[in-house]
Amino acid sequence: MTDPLTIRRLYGRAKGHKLRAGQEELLEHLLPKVSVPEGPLDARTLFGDDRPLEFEIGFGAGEHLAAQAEARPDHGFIGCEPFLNGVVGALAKIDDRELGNVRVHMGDALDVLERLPDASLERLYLLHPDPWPKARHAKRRMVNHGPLDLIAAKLKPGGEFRLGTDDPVYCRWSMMVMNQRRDFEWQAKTAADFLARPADWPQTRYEAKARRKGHEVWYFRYIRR
Ligand SMILES: C[S@@+](CC[C@H](N)C(=O)[O-])C[C@H]1O[C@@H](n2cnc3c(N)ncnc32)[C@H](O)[C@@H]1O
Repeated sequence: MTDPLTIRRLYGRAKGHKLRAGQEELLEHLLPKVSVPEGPLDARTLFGDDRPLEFEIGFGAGEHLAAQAEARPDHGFIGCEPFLNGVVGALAKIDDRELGNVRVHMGDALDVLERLPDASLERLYLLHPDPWPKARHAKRRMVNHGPLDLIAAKLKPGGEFRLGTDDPVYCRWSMMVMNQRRDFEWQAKTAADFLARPADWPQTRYEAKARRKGHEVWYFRYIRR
């Protein structure tokens, strides 16, 4: 893990609010306890047993991560988010709800994903990824064959990849890219299947903001073949 001071320098001051004392405390005392360790990872190194694993890329302030972890205490959750204020938001939820089944990485999700064994994840969540709306930045989108190859390798056969977006360009792009893949099967049989949020898909902060603006939101569920 990049140390908190470096992270603060990189992300905290540039993009976030100044931290309150309680937040500094969470960063200093809780983060080291729940941080994803260095080196190769599996359920045992992360949680001490062979529990099923779920993974969230870019958890924002952790609303979805915490709600899923609370709903399935016997599963292990790994959440990755580079922004300090988001990490502090997730830590506050982990602390309030006494969640013992969450591990956090303050940095790039792909660095953690690479260190997991192949076919080790039950689910992977990518909710409202940064849209990179300009065509010349399309290569930076998380929905691209490079990251998707890694996601496909780490999901178990029968595991689920969930993608949510309110961005029409990202929605079309994702449909196009995912349609080129033989290793994922889209679960939507009708338009209604991806226009309504499934009951076990807690709303993220970003989604709530999109809804307030009157945006449509699309919910994609793919099963790893
Ligand atoms: C638009 S926000 C959505 C946040 C949250 N998922 C939500 O729906 O409220 C996208 C998030 O992805 C994070 N992100 C971007 N690239 C990432 C990466 N490589 N690894 C982990 N998080 C990443 C950003 O820091 C940002 O917080």
